Amino acid sequence: MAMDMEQVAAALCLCIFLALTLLLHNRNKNKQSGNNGGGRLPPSPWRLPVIGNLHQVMTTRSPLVHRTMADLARRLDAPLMHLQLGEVPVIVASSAAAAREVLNFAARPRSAAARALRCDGEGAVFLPYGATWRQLRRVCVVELLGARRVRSFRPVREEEARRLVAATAGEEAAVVNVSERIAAAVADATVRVMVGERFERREELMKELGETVKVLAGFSLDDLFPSWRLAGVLGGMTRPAEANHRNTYELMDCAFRQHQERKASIDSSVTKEEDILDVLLRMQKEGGLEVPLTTGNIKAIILDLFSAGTETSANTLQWAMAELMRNPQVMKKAQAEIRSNLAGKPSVTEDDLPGLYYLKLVIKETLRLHPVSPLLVPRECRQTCSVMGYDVPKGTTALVNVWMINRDPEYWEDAKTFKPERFETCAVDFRGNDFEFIPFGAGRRICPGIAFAMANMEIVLASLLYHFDWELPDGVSPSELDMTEEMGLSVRRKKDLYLRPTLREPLQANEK
Ligand code: HEM
Repeated sequence: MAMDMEQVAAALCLCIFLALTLLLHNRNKNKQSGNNGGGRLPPSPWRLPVIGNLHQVMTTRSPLVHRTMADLARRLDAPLMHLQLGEVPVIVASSAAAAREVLNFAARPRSAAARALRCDGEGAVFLPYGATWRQLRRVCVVELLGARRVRSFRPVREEEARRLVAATAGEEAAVVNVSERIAAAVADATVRVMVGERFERREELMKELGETVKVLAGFSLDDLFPSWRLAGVLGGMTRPAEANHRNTYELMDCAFRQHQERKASIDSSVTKEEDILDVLLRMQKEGGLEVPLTTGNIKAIILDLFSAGTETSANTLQWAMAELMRNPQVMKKAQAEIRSNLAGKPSVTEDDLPGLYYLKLVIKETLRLHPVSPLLVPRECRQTCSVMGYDVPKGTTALVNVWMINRDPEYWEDAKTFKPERFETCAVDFRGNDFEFIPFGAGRRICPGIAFAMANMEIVLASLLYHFDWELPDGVSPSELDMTEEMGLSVRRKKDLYLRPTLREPLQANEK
């Protein structure tokens, strides 16, 4: 979760006068370990009246909130820390033990932007805990993203990976924007499995989803100061969210029309795998659900799966390629495995993937060093409760600093080094049972798209490494490669990755 620096600057200006006036008055309340009227809160850095800890979390020095929160937690030596961000109480878990407890919360806080974006019906990510969430979650886990459904999308993934290779081979000897190519391949594969075949307005959809990311990424002023109407006017996200809602839903209408026209033109005696829209429309028609599935729900689910699935997978792949360029011996080992397993085959297919053991470790190690959701997706405490022996008031937002846990020397030897081999001898996995490694979260709201994401990422990475050798352009040495992060809805590379490919294993003509 990122914080929008412009809004925060506005908030700080607005609050500073009031904060200083109240500072002396409230000084006694701002002790290292706060209290909530009787209960014992987790340790907290000192805070200012009104803005609380905003000035420490959202510094212009580092807009990367997971890093500033990690610094604060380290300074306090607090695996569970309490922060006051404007009017919002927040706890941050920075150890595996604290994460285990915090991830028992199944509710999510709902930002003003999320409410505006999903005013026509709930989707899959931001909906509050309750019967609708339980049902939509079941639909996602069982019907849309389960192993059988993911397997059924195999031809799409293989075809899109081959298209990526063919397009890159066409630019051999040129410097290629690998970030852009990966993002397009993941987006194309995802669009096709969601609404069937290519969507003629994909570019527009991706642009609007980029806007969705902007309005959702971080606390806006109307979330930080919900009781101040002025805050919403100055820096609220509701208006941009409403505009984004109109545009994305118009695009969804168009995608639905295109989908229907295609269905009408297909010979109904030919059986074709269902895409995700087919499944949802069939379920809507069949009825029998505890909470009826509305067309608003269907659009919201598809948009949520896009937002949750494309940027995360594409960013992880970009980090993987960047780490492989920084660690040539790892690249060599991964390529040797793929090339010896495939032994001259014309392209990578999913039958090859189970044998690519080291490639899977490369992806795992990328998820450890570069978790693209470094604070997971916020949870909310619905009832006052006890966490690690502290009292956590109802309505507190809970974050888990996975980025910090994934680099904690208590759990990881040589924690900052990219070393896929570490997983050869340790059974730690990312499926939500080992709390020192939870890039997909854990508990009742763990990411339901793990199988979908892994299938997409493995074939793309294997294809890039099988067909090409890669070089950094302009004499950049591996250690000089810029790895600066930038915060969106997920953490991405600040600078696109440009590389020079050399074709080693050409696609055969009929494979293009
Ligand atoms: C590398 C790829 C991905 C990463 C790192 C990732 C990570 C996450 C994380 C950290 C959460 C929050 C979990 C929690 O609160 O404990 C989440 C939730 C979610 N993810 Fe993913 N994700 C990825 C890919 C996908 C894909 C491909 C899809 C679907 C196509 C997807 C769909 C969802 C949904 C629907 C939720 C919300 C679940 C809920 O609130 O009940 N994700 N993801």
